[in-house]
Order: sequence, then C-alpha cells, then structure tokens
Amino acid sequence: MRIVNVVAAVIKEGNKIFATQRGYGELKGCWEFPGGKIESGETLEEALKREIKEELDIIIEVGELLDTIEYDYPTFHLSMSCFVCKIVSGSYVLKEHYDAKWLTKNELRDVDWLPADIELIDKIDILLNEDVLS
Ligand SMILES: Nc1nc2c([nH]c(=O)n2[C@H]2C[C@H](O)[C@@H](COP(=O)(O)OP(=O)(O)OP(=O)(O)O)O2)c(=O)[nH]1
Repeated sequence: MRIVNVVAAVIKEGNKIFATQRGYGELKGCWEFPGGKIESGETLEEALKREIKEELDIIIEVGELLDTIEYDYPTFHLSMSCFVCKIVSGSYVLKEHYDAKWLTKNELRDVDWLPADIELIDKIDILLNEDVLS
C-alpha cells in the first residue's frame, strides 16, 4: 500500500490547542491538525514550518514529538508525526481551511476529527492535564 508521510502541528497556547476544519477533498468538513506532506529533502521541522506558513500565514516553533500515528485509510497508509508547537509570530489567516477553533480539554471531543486523529486525542488530553497540575 502507498505510504503517505505527513507532519502535523498540535499548536498549544495556555490550556488550549488549535484545530482546523478541512476545506477541500474527500475528507472535507472533518477536523484535523494543520500540516501536510513532507517534500523530498526537507526535515520534519522544515516541512511543518513551511506547511503552517502556507496554510495559516504564521511562524511556529516546533517542540517535542507527541506521537507518530500509523493509520490505514482504504487507499493509503498514513504515517503522521505530530509535534507540540507554539506560535512565534503572526495572527492566523485561514488560507485553505473552512474554520478553526481553540479547544480546551473539555471540548477536545466535540469536533468530528479525521479518523486517524482519534488516538492522538487521548495523548493531547494528558498533555492538557499536565498543565492543570503544573
Ligand atoms: N494535516 C493533517 N493531515 C491529516 C490529519 N489526519 C489525517 O488523517 N490526515 C491525512 C489527510 C491527508 O490524506 C494527509 C495530509 O495531506 P495534505 O494535508 O497534504 O492533504 P491532501 O491529501 O489534501 O494533499 P494535497 O492534495 O494538498 O497534496 O493526511 C491531520 O490531523 N492533519
């Protein structure tokens, strides 16, 4: 099966994370973490910074790798590296997405996530917990 390598940004600000709603394609309308496919010759960090600049017109700092999701879609295998990120400069502009939201821990499961993202949500839940404790 074809393997698609993707990087995604779990952008965090205080006790909230940033989610975007897909504006096009087969999976249109579902929620995801902004990001996209890695191009040849790019590091994961370079790819992620490029995608976020293209999609949202903001500069991010790429932090720890939260998880690498492996998921079989009907027509390809997704390998998606998800990094905790923060905004360094700019205010987001939706260049490709329909909508975007900052979600608190309690709102994490209120949106219709892409199927591959469901297992990541538990890790994000824990990440937001740690903040409550600190
Ligand atoms: N960016 C992103 N992609 C995700 C997530 N979850 C998930 O299954 N995907 C899938 C959807 C796409 O098949 C792929 C991301 O590729 P992409 O954003 O470049 O989207 P695309 O397929 O529309 O690519 P393209 O037409 O622009 O080349 O990963 C997620 O949280 N964020």
